[in-house]
Amino acid sequence: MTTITIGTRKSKLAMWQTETVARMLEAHGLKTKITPIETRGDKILDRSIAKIGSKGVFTEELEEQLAGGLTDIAVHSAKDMQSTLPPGFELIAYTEREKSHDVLVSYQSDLRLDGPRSTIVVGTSSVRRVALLRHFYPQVQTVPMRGNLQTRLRKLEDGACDALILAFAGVTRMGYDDLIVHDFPVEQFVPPVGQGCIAVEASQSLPEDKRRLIRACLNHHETELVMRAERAYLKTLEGGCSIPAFAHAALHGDTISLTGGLANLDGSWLLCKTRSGSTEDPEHLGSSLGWDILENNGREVLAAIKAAS
Ligand SMILES: NCc1[nH]cc(CCC(=O)O)c1CC(=O)O
Repeated sequence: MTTITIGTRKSKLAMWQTETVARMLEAHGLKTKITPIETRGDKILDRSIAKIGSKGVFTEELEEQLAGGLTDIAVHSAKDMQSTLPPGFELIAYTEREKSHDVLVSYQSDLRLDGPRSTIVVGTSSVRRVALLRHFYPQVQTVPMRGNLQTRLRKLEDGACDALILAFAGVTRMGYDDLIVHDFPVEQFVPPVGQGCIAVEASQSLPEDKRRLIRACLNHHETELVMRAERAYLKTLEGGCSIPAFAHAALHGDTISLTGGLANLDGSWLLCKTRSGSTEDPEHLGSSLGWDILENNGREVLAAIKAAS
């Protein structure tokens, strides 16, 4: 019987996602073996990801395992993946996407972003979430907050802030739906590329028959189309999670609608556009939106962000 060996980060969310993938493979009669490891992104918790300053902080160690043949696949949150993978690696499957919006989570069930209290303090270390909050909710204050979901919720409980902004996908997978006090609409508070989606990475040296088998068990075609459009957008901006870029694609028949844009760090400038394109060429749709944003001040804004960090 064929065994698929799977690399993953150790966090509870990463393990939940990896076990979901393992169950799907097993449902098709395959055996699985999971080897969890800690990545640099998990170990360094006192700095924002943007400040750790290297690409692939959550993925490098998993890629070493793939390259060495220790694992067949690595399971990731698609949003943690760089827009351009290191040479020799590829994303071979995406599982069906969970809802991709951000939520506000708090132990104060009556907390409102636009409520009577003049200032509430929101914990997040995401440059995108900070910029969007500054832009749409200027009265809200933010404090840096890193660590896995459980760590952040403990800090919230200890009173480090009034609320956290998190991906709905992670919140629901970890069973914290009861703490959600606000759902941010994707049309306005646009999620980052890939949010809510599990991506499966492999080395290009993985034998073709195994690759095909894994894809047949795991890949969700519609999710793959929207992910290709979103990731092409991010690639055109040459971006990762250290820039306040965002994009969300949805499928309508054989048309993909892609909403995406960019903000500066303090949210005083924000550009967001929507374009549609054929499912025949999701990359073209993503890159044409990217060029549109770059040519409308995006290039200057990106240069200023890089100079500041
Ligand atoms: N940055 C960490 C991370 N990577 C993926 C998720 C959530 C799950 C997903 O987006 O698929 C989270 C937590 C969060 O941002 O709230």
